[in-house]
Amino acid sequence: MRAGPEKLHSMASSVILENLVKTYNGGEVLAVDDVSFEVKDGELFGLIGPDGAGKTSIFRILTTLLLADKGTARVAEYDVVKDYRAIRNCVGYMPGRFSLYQDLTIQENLEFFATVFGTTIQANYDLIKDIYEQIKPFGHRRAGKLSGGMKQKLALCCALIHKPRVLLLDEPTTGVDVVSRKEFWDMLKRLKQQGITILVSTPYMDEANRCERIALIQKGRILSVDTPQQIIDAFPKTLYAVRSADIYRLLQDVRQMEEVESCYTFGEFLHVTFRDDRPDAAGRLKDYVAKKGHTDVVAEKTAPGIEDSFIRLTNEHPEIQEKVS
Ligand SMILES: Nc1ncnc2c1ncn2[C@@H]1O[C@H](COP(=O)(O)OP(=O)(O)OP(=O)(O)O)[C@@H](O)[C@H]1O
Repeated sequence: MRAGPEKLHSMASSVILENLVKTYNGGEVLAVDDVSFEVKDGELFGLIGPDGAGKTSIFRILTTLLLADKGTARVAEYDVVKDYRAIRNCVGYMPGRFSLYQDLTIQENLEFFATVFGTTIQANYDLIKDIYEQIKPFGHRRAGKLSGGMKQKLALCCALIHKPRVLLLDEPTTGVDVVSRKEFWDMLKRLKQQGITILVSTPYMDEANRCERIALIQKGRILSVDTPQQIIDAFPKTLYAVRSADIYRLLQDVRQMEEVESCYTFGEFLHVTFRDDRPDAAGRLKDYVAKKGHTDVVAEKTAPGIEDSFIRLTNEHPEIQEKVS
């Protein structure tokens, strides 16, 4: 019989995934496709990808709620299969879909989660204080009657109530207003400063810069793991932003230009790269679209962002392309 959970020593990573595979429907749906990455102790790490990329499946494996088909994962030095009880005690989990008891008040929800973990609100008050004080004035309001931002703060308090070493937050900012999203990331920064390791997922590419390192995920595959800046710096081409009065026709026209390598809509602009980086590309692009009868044309160099890197990396993986089509 095992004496207790097996601790692995001298590791500098709080979360380790090795070649994880998860399928559904008897292997028909490949949700997590050979995923490996590590979250270092004390790191604020983002798992970034669109709906259906496999983020929730990964979180459910890490929180011991789902078994992987293949591969291994360790959280806070414990194996997710063998040591599931130990993991549940040292991990704080905020699932994507709202997990609070809607009919209980703020106070009751917190007390409930504290009791489940054999602790009290007072015992860990220092950790939740900053966040709790923002929702405390509404302490007697039922969770179901709170705004998205307040629900999110309460869910974070509940995930923190047992002083976890590792926080696993699955899309905590989805469907939350811009101000609350910003406040939430500020809270995560403060929790990181208190030594908590945080793995957070988001479909919002603009939140990548809030993380120290990120993994970009698409169709179950990891496209890249690095700091947001290094991922952006690895963008290999000069990027141009172009627009005209008729953006839809512009997209079709620019895509037909022979030298164009990639062209996709990006807000009110198209983002364009060329097969060869030539210094006169912006001028040539302007001339080309003017000849096609476009008016109010703007064409200029622009700095790539995480989303541009994401699109490029997706296009560079033919196996993902096949699955998309
Ligand atoms: N229980 C299930 N049965 C069948 N397919 C599933 C199941 N759960 C997830 N999937 C599929 O697995 C893939 C990955 O889903 P997953 O929920 O892990 O991704 P996600 O990135 O969290 O996206 P979302 O934000 O939409 O939940 C998707 O194609 C999804 O439809």
